[in-house]
Amino acid sequence: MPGGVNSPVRAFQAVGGQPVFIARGEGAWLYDVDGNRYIDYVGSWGPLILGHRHPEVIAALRDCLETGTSFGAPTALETELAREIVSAIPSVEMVRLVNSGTEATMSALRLARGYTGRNRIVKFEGCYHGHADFLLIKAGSGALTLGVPTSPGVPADTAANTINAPYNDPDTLEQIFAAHGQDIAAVIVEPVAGNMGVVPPQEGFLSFLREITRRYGALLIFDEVMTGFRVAYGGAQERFGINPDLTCLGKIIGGGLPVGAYGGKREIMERVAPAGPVYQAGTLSGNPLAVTAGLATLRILQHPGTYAELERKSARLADGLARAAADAGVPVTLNRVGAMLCLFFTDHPVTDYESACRSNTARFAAFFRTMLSGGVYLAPSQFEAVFISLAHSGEQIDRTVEAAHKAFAAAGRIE
Ligand SMILES: N[C@H](C=O)CCC(=O)O
Repeated sequence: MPGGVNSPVRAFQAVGGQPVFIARGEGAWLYDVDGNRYIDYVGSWGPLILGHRHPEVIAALRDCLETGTSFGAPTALETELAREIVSAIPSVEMVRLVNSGTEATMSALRLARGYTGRNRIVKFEGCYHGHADFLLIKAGSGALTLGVPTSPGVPADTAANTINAPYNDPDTLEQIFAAHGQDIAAVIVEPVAGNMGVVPPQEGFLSFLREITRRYGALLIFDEVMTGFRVAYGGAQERFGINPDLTCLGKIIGGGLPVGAYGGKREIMERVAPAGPVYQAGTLSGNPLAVTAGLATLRILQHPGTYAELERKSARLADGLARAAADAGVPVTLNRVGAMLCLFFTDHPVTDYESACRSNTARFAAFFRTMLSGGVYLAPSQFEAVFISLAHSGEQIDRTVEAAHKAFAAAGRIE
């Protein structure tokens, strides 16, 4: 396997050393093949908002397994998940299930182009929307971590239709629309950028996106693969009160199994085949096991008080980390939205790709390694989020903060 991994972010290239090989997970604990255990803040890169092996998810999966693994034909289960998504996500009236976040964004953009008859799209520097050719340009996540934000293999004429804009910068976007507005099919955005670390939208940024796309007849697409059912049950669009035209989902709606979805206004979604001419398909789409794990997860998230609890746990962790950094005299900027947060090793505010890239990555690497040896498993990259789950206990959070005291001291020894 290239680099020994099946997705680049799993390699420890940016932090040094070899990846940990995982044997199993339980709640917020991860166990490696050597018998070490870690408090897990990766949560399989976001889906495991309930922690590992939640008993209700496992029981539902066991029952489902008895019925078969895949049918390639409609099932009641996928209809149930579709209904759940439509009732939860404010702007979604119809939805199509796919197998990953990449498929969701790729398909939503094809639909936007098919619907508007325009070719160009706008994305934001440092946002990551999966690995489709036309989205791997100035991208975040592993591409940014490994120093290939614009990947070789993306044809120049494909890249020419993607316009990159700085995140949180309405003026530049206004100029882009003034120059190319009639050719722009869609603006795609992570409403909370979670792939260049965590970068929240500044006051008014999302409403500006809503307004300018309407003004020019382009579609607004929220990539809520990470934020959907995480920063609120109805995602960032519920939290910030902005309705996009199309929404992409993944991660939590599959409860740890491979899934994705895109949805939005009925008038637009009815252009998707076979209702309309925009083609998109998938042998395993709506897979019963993935849908079952997703539904079981969403049912638990619906319990009253869930998001308040996530907020409390996340605030406890964020406050503890900020205190530990201050005690060690290490300047950090901590960004948090709900149950996702990020530490940048800089004393400047981080509001976009440029400012995220000013974080001291050598300090992060020292911090990461000390946390790992202290029993805390973080994403091995400065540019990924820390995900808090309902399974994290107060005691585990306090232990994490204790480990962070040592880790900040180690980071502080690096220039
Ligand atoms: N940040 C990425 C997706 O959200 C991490 C997952 C991956 O690339 O494997």
